[in-house]
Amino acid sequence: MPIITDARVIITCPGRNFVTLKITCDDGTTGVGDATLNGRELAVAAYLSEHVVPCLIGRDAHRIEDVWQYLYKGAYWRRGPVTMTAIAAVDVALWDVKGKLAGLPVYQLLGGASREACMVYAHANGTTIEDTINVALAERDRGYKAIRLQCGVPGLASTYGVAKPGQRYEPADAALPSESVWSTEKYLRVVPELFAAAREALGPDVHLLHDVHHRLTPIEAGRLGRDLEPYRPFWIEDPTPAENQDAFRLIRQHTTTPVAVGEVFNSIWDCKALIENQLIDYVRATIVHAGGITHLRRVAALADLYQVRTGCHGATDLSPVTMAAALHFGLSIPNFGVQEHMPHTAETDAVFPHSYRFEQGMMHPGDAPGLGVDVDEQLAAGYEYKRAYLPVNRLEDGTLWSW
Ligand SMILES: O=C(O)[C@@H](O)[C@@H](O)[C@H](O)[C@H](O)CO
Ligand SMILES: [Mg+2]
Repeated sequence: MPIITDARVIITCPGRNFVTLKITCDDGTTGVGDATLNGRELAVAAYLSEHVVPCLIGRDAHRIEDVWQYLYKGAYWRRGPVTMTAIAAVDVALWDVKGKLAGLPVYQLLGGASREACMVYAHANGTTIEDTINVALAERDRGYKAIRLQCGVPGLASTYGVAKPGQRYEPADAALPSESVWSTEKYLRVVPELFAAAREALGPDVHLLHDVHHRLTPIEAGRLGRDLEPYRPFWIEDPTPAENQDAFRLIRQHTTTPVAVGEVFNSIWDCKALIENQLIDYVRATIVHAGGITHLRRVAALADLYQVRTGCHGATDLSPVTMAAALHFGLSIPNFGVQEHMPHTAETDAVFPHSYRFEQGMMHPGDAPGLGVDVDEQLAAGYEYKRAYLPVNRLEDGTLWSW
């Protein structure tokens, strides 16, 4: 049996911060897991190096479920984004090791392929509706069948999801949280106009998505969902903060627009009521923040009972290790919906060489044994960690609001 002899936390910043756990076994087999929590990277790095790694040395790397239970129940303090991201990193690295030792890609260990490839969605954002539509047309021409639309709000200097002019979109943009002013009224006026223009320009077949990003109250979300119905959105995402899962009943009472939620979830308990009461249509919990492949399989299995599909988070602050793991996971489960795809920069791709590929709006993890991704430690060492925070929102009267 493969014994864990080393586990290293690798922090690198090729344009943005990533934290990676690399596990090595006594026969030299290695596995990698993403441990990146945007804006709180060092919290997870310390949790791993100070509290998890000492418990891993000497363990049987094949015993993935036992290690998961040991780290989850053994910590006593259960759940939370830091803990579950750390557990996820160990879990994914052990699935990588197991695949390499079996000579099989991880999706084959998860039951094999349930589809030829995974449909992915692109991001189209712009300061104006016109700019956003132009980007969406270009992404459609690249082959994407699904496109997320985010545009600026007239009267607001900046808003979630829209890059600064001429820059790549990277929300963690400052050594202290930058502050944006938010107006729900101004926002609710522009999104239906955006969707009307997008449906007109892109035609009936392209799936159109939108990320509300937790910024509406439940009734406002119901209003937005109803206003967008003529344009048939694929989903509205994070329509309202999801701590109160019951609040989603109010959205369901007012609209048939599909709802996606969960990128900030870190365990099945965050979405159990939403799924069992059919209050959502897609669950966005991810491998890196919700306890790894082992736990997300449980979320997907519960969701499948209620015809809820996956729509995993896949922003650039999730490393290529998570992208690879998400594609193995998405290829294998029966209720895959769609996978978010924000291509990383060439710098990041060089640090994380991988075998997943994009073709005509679909992605496949490749058939390399394990995850088919690694971290180039020499390259990684050349990019020093740089503290960066996500922004905060304030209403026009100064009230702190969801960003
Ligand atoms: O759906 C999405 O991709 C967003 O919600 C993310 O960009 C999110 O804002 C970042 O991942 C936060 O780090
Ligand atoms: Mg989102």
